[in-house]
Amino acid sequence: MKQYLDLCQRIVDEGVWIENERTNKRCLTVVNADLTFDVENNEFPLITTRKSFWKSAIAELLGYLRGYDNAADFRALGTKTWDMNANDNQAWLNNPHRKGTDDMGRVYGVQGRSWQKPDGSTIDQLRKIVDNLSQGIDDRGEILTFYNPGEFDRGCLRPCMHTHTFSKLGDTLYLTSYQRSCDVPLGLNFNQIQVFTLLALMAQITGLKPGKAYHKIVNAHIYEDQLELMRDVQLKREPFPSPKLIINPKIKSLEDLETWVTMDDFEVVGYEHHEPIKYPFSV
Ligand SMILES: Nc1nc(=O)c2c([nH]1)NC[C@@H]1CN(c3ccc(C(=O)N[C@@H](CCC(=O)O)C(=O)O)cc3)CN21
Ligand SMILES: O=c1ccn([C@H]2C[C@H](O)[C@@H](COP(=O)(O)O)O2)c(=O)[nH]1
Repeated sequence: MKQYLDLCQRIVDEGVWIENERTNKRCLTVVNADLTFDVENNEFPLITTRKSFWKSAIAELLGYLRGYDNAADFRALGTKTWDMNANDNQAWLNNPHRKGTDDMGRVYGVQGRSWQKPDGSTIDQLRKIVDNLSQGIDDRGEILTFYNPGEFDRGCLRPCMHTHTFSKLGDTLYLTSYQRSCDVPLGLNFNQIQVFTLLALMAQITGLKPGKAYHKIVNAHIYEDQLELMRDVQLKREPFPSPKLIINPKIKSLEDLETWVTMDDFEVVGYEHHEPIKYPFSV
């Protein structure tokens, strides 16, 4: 939690105002932030200085792992986070590749599970990583990347957290996740949950022990309409200790994640938090 608050404070103290053309808003911005999460000791990085809707964040992650391309599928899992980008973004609504209501196009998990090759066949990046790690193999290229510049015009948003690299040292699994752009009040609250949970889940289904998860952020920003709430409300609050994340131990394979897993298979214990804060969302 301290890492998160330090980053927020750093943006408030040292951030530079940058005009963002896509959203037509200014963002107070810093470059380069490194966060580390202790998955081995289950220090779940849940924000405590406001109520965090953590199930929504895990639902989003599960949707990516399943390769979803539709906001309705995300809603069925328990999160509305893609509704606005799929249905309220004029540039995407005008895009001839959009297949109708709720379509997100070839974003995130679509690239992760069915990266299109020039010959028409597809690559399942996640399947390869799970198979390798389960057999004790780390080929130093256990990389899940959603970043496909050749298909940006076929998706509603370029991926923000775009690449996850897994590393195996002995029987311990590590994760390094890269994020190009980070809405610190809203997005990071979710993204750090996702980095932590991704390592915990991948270790569980490959039979490895989770170690540390490293989260590397490039452009970290606070939108102009979020600043007051962050500076004068959230940053004035004292954090509580980290809660623990409990994952159903019956989840043992990628097929389990693809088929029967729901948000009921995740539980958080010891979550003490302050009142919710409703931050404005920029489409
Ligand atoms: N501007 C922007 N910020 C983001 O963080 C973001 C995007 N766009 N577009 C794509 C995804 C969607 N994400 C989202 C979208 C909405 C919330 C949100 O509204 N969170 C609220 C309530 C969540 C709930 O009730 O489930 C929050 O208080 O955290 C968070 C992340 C993260 N990403
Ligand atoms: O997982 C996510 C997804 C999105 N965001 C934020 C970061 C930016 O504020 C916007 C995306 O806008 P771009 O113009 O494409 O950078 O969404 C996030 O923090 N986390």
